[in-house]
Formats: sequence, C-alpha cells, structure tokens
Amino acid sequence: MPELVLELNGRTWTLDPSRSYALGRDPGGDVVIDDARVSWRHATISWGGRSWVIEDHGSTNGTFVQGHRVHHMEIGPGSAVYLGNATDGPRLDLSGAGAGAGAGAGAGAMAAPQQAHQAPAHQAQQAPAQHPQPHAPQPHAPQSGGPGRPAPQQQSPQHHAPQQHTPQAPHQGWQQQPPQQPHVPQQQSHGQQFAAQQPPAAGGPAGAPPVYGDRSPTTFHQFALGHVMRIGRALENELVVSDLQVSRHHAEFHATPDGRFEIRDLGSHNGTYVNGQPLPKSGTAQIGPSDIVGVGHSTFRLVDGRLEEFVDTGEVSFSARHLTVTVDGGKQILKDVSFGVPEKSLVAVIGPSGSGKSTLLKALTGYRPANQGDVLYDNRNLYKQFAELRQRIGLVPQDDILHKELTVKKALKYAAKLRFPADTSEQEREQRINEVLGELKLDIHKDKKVTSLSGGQRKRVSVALELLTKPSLIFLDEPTSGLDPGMDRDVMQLLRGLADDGRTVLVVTHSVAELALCDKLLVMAPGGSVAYFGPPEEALNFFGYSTWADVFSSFENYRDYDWAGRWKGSQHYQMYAADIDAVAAQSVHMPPPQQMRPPKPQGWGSQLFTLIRRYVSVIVSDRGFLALMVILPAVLGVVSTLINSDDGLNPGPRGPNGNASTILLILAVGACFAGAANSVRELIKERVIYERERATGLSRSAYLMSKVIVLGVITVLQGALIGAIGFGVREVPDEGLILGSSVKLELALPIMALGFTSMMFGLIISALVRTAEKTMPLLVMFAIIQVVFTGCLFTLNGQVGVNQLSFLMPSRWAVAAAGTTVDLNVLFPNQDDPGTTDPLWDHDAGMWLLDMGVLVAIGVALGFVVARLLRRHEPEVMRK
Ligand SMILES: Nc1ncnc2c1ncn2[C@@H]1O[C@H](COP(=O)(O)OP(=O)(O)OP(=O)(O)O)[C@@H](O)[C@H]1O
Repeated sequence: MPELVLELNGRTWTLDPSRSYALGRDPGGDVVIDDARVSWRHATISWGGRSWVIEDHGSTNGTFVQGHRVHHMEIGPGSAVYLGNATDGPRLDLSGAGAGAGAGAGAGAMAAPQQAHQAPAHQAQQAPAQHPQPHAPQPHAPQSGGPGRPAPQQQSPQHHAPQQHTPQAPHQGWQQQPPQQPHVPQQQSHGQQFAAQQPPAAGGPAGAPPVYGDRSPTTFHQFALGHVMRIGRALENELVVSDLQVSRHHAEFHATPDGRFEIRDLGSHNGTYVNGQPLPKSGTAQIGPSDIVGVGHSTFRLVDGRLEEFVDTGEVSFSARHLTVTVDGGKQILKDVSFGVPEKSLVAVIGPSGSGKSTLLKALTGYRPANQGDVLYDNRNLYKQFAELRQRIGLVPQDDILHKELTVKKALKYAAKLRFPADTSEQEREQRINEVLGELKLDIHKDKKVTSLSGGQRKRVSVALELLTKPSLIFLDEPTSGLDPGMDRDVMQLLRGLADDGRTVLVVTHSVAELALCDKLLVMAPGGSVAYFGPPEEALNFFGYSTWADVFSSFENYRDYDWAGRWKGSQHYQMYAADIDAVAAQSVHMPPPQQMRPPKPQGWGSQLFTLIRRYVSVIVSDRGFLALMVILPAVLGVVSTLINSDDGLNPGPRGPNGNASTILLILAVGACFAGAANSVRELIKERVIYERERATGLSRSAYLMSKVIVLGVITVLQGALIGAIGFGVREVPDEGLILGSSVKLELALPIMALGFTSMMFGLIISALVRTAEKTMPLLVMFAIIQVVFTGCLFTLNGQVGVNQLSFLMPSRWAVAAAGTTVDLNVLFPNQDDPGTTDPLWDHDAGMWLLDMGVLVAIGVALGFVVARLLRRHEPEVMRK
C-alpha cells in the first residue's frame, strides 16, 4: 500500500495507509495546525482502499483544493490542500514516499521524514492556544452555599464581580460538581453525514478539482455547444426542477456555437439569480466558470462545459462574523457578535432584556442588516446575495402570523397562494400544504379555527406556514412566550425535529427549561455583546452558577463588567468561536435597494384578488363583526328619526328649519363613526402578518387596496343604510339638483362618501398607532372634531381661520353636498350675519359636484398617507 508524505510548514509526516490522521487545532490530533481559521477537528486523511481521501468534518472555514471547497475528496501525490482559506490558509503538500513517489515528492519531504506517530512532541508546541489559560476569567461562584444553593448575597462588587478561572477548574464553591470536559465540537458527525450524501462522481480522480464552490454537486448535466437547456417545473423542460419556487418555464441556459454560455430568465415569478443578484425579468447574462446561477432551491455552475447542479435540501451551515449594529447617535446596540454552526443545528439565543436579541435576529435575517460584519449562509454572503437567499429563510415572529378566524387549512391555503408562483396549480399547493400538515402533525387540526387551538398548536401552525416554501434556515422569536412548561417542551422538541430533519434553526427565547435540546447556546450580555457561545450543557459551569436566574442576576448587577472580554479570554471561545472571529470585520455594503427587493411570486392583480378573498373569508367567519356591521348603521339611522321635524328636510313655514340641520348632523356623524370604526383596528391588528408577508414579496399597494375595497364596500353599504333610514322617513324636496326625482339617493350619496373618507381616516389611525388600545381614544377624537366642523352647530362661513380649517374636514363637505340639495342656506341661515350665505351650500348642481369631488379627493389623499405610514412598519430592507 502506498505511503503518502504530507508536508506542512516545513514539517513532514509519512502517512501510513493502515490508519487515519486527524487534522485540526485539537492538540490530541495527529497533525496539529495552530491557525485560528482551522477548526478544532477540521479534517481527516485516510486510505480509502483505492486512493487517499481527505474528509472535511464540517469545518467552519472549509477545506480547499484548487480553489474549491471540498468535503470528501480523493487526493494523491501532487495535491495541495488549503485549510481554512482557499488561498492563504495553511497548505498541505502531498507527495509520494520512496521510489514510487510521484512528481510531487519534494526534496524536503524526503530529507526530513517524520512518522506521524512521532508527532505529539511537536504538536504540543504547535498548539499553545489550546491550553487552558491561567488568567482566563471565570465568574463568581457561591462562596458559602453548596452547589444546591443559589448564589449567595453579593458583598462587594470587587469581590463578587465574576472571578476568573477556567471551566476545567471551577471555583472551589463548586467542587462537588464534576469539572466539565471540553465539549468536542459536533462537526464530525455532520461532516460524516454530508460525505455520505455525495454522489460517487463528486470526488473524481485524485487531484481533480471539486465540482461546486461550496459543496459537491447533487447532479450534473451535459450540454453541447449550440444547444439550449430550459429549466423549469414543467415536465417538458430539458432540466426539470420539482420545486414549487420555480416557474413552469423558468430560465434557459444557452451554449452558443462560439463557446460562450448564457442564462436567460423566461419571465420567472421568483427570479433567476447570478451570484445572488437578480436578472431583470426576461433578462440575459453571460456566465463563466466562477458564476453561480440560482433558480429556486437549485444553484448551477459551469465546470468544463458541463452544468453542475446543487440542490439546497436545507442542510446549510450558518455563521455570523463581527456583527455590529450602530443606531443614530453612534451607540452600538450589537457589538462584534460572531458564532457559527454546521448544518442541522438548533441554536438558542438567550440574554437579559435589552441585550440585543431582537437586533441580532433582524441582522441575521437581513430585516435590519448590521452596519458591520457578515452573515454567511453556507459560506455565501447573505447580505450581498440577499435577493436570492432571502427566499431560503423562514421567520416566525413572536406574534402569530395567522388570521385567527380562519381554519388552519384555509390560513395555509391563502399563505401558499401568496407565496408560491402564480403558475402553481391548486393541486400542487394543496399537496405541499398536506405535506407540511403531516410533518408537523397538524392533520387532525386542519379544519379547526386557529382561535380554537392551544398556544403550542398555534405556534406549530405559524411554523407550518413558514415551512411551506422549504426554508433552510428558520428563525423564531420567542416561540414559547406565554406557553406553559409542557407546551414549551413541545415547541422546543418540534424545533429539535426540524433541525434533525435537515435545517438550521435559531430560536430567541426567554425560557431556559429546554435548552438542553439545542446544539449550541448563544448568551448575549447587556450591551449587545456575546457572553458565551457553545454547548448548552457547559454554559452554567462556564458562568460558575447553578441556575440561569443567578447568571441573569449577575448580568443585571454587573452591567458594566466586560462580559465580552471574559468570553474572548476563555477556552470555550478558542474552541467554538475563535476560528470565525479570526477573519477581519467587514463593512456592510448592501446591494442597491432595487436588487434587494423580494421577487413578487404573484402579479399585483393576483395578489389583490387573493387578499380580498382572504379578507372576506376572515370577515365572514366572524359572525359578531358581521352583526355589528348591520346593527351600528341601523341604530344610527333610527336615532336620527327621533328628531321631531314636521317639515322634514323642507323649509318651515317661515323658511328656516333648524331640525333639518340637526338631522343632517346626526346622519353625518353616524357615517363618520361607522366608517372610522370599521377600519381603525384593521392595520394594527395584522401588522405582524403584514410585516412578514411584505418580506416575502407582498405588494404594499395591493395590500392597502384590498383593505380599501373590502372596507370601502362595507362602509358605503352602511352609509346607504343610514341614509335609507334617516332620509326614508322624511319629507324631502320634490326635485334634486343632479338626480332629478331621486332626491333621497342624492342626499344619501354624500353620507356614503363621508363613510368612505372616514374609513380612510380610520386606516390612518390604524397605521399610526403602536398598540390597538390607542385606537379608541383617537376614534372618539376624530368623530367629535367632525361634529364640530359639520357647520350645523354654528356658522362656519365668515369665521376666519376656523372656516379654512373646516375645509380639511370630510364632514364639512358631506353636509355641504347634502345641504346644496335641501338648500341649507335657507333652512339654516347665518345667524351672525343674516345677509350672507355659505357658498359651499349654494343650491346649485355645480356646487353639489364640487362638494362631493372634494370629499372623495380627501379620501384618496388619505390613501396615499396610509401607504406612507405603512412603510414605517416594514422591514428596513423593504422601505423603498
Ligand atoms: N432603533 C433603535 N434606536 C436606538 N436604540 C435601539 C433601537 N432599537 C433597539 N434599541 C436598543 O437596543 C437595545 C437592544 O434592543 P433589543 O430589542 O434588541 O433587545 P432584546 O434583547 O431583544 O430585548 P427584549 O428581550 O426585551 O426583547 C435596547 O436597549 C433597545 O432600547
């Protein structure tokens, strides 16, 4: 069997085929590489029966051959392998041993052969950083109480500020607790799992370049020069991708006869991406060997004239490097946060209130990108390639992203309709919904209303909704808040299952009961820095406390303590974060906003139609709301009939008819109340849903228009009911100004239009407030102001300032329009100055049209204001 000579930094090892060799920073390994970019257990080299093989163990920074990241690859004499960085990482040169050595058997290798098993002597020298550091800080531990007692009273800050000792040598207050062994990073098993997935073709002959930049390909496709290869979901494509995120005919690869390669988008719904940047719809781009083309969950790359495809099945590594968020005023609310996890990981983030957990979540998801640092999605820069990668991220906010009035199945149906491309069939969506329901064990609840589910089940439905599009990364913001301990465990076990099934899951939580289910725990310290990152079972020992309550009290009591410095001086840092931290911090240069926008899977009209249907379903399923919608205007109309007016809305015997103006006042106020009450909670109550859907491609104007149309129709009908009752029982003039003998309709139209404009004002309140409770006082204030400015209580015309202000009030124009029909200048003459009349009330068809026109124009203008206000509640990256 051929021996292989490995050369690294001037040292050589002759590798024996009968055993394998562990490479990494671990001092117990065979080849110890003291470089922070190299993982603790980075890779192994072993004889594979046919050739030598290097296997990466899910290292954070990767193993590279000829510039390509490899996971499992045959190597041989002449191969050069870089660890941690493709160009300047530690380089392993391989050559043959003895007479049979290949060309690469260097003189150095022959001159100083050293058996690998002799290595430990120098390994110890090579890895000084791995030894426990005597000055490594360690927190305070109880002084008098035993391990079973919580931390005792603190006496003085100097004495009680976290003490310094290593996890291996806990404070003597903890001597009954066995010292924790350093946790072996879990990359090994993941790496092995990944290697097992590789197609046999991936490795190729010894020394051949790997076929994909990040991983080995799932498959590859040959295509000849001059040919076209169309990609899509439909079976008639040359390259069929069974992914609902992909359009039926999505894109085309062209191999031009002169040897160039092009990708052309075919008007796809979710877009085609080159190196993470979207191609214009139906646009074309030339591609070279270093370009990565993204279509749905697949990425393609050209290697030696063949097309390699890598399908993202969810097993992606994820890391953050030096994330720093600075707010206006220069204050840093997130400070230099770095951590990384291999695929299939469940990570929990805990920390005291205000420690930056939500800020971190926003930075990791790209909702509010950090000012400095990188987020790496399987080693692809999330910020730079956000347009493409955002589709692989699922986010479950703290509040449910569901319309609670709908059944589980219906809620998922509308979500699928909005998130999947327009060309997906009902059957395809239904199938995916059933898959997700089955996966999350929600089948038995599918016909129940979301309101009737328990808190844990509701969270499950929110997760199901996010799973529809098969995200690889799932973030959850406090999914267990408000749940009892049993449900807390259920939800955490669900997340554990999601990770085990091949996804990376990160959960921000306040609950510490089920942390043991996680692979890694990130503890944030006050001020937004990392206090700990590593296995959850080692965390309490790291802090030197027996309960999390003690740790959090310590955070609270020593807010100014350098928790980040303590973390960075620890051995855990060396084991779990130093390699990620070793790369220098980068400033964030986000692509221009137009390249950050999510694709719109559905056209504007289609979104509008779906939103209207969903909104109508929600309203119809809420019987109480339906009943109120009829009762409120009916009561307001009936109340107006109590006003005694023998002459109705006609002039009295001597001309004036004060009751007529009172009737108009009551009907106008009724319309104001009904309209504004319909809409005042509408946006605030589904703000979280809007925010999430907006990030997945929902059109702001389609959303707003759906509200305006549905609420507009309801409000106008209510206005008609108020008018029908209020004017129906009254004497009115024989002839109208516009509609001839349909005088009552002519009078009802301003009331209906006033309802609509008030409804728009209600939307403004709803978009403005931070909590639903604030809507009621504002609604009352709006209605009272409208009463004052109708012009029916006192004369507005001639009152400088007040009259001009009244022009902004919808009720002023609505009463004026009705007033032109009934000739209000006669019924309610100016009492201060009997000779003058209000020009807005002139008994004239042109004035009726003007009054109505201004009233509707105010409503439309309010619509633009609402759109502007809605923008404030969108993820930062969406505010265009
Ligand atoms: N836009 C902002 N401008 C200024 N300060 C901000 C801004 N956003 C957040 N902060 C501050 O940053 C700190 C971290 O906030 P963050 O919401 O991320 O904390 P948290 O750990 O999620 O808290 P909680 O557990 O209470 O939700 C807080 O002190 C907060 O007041």
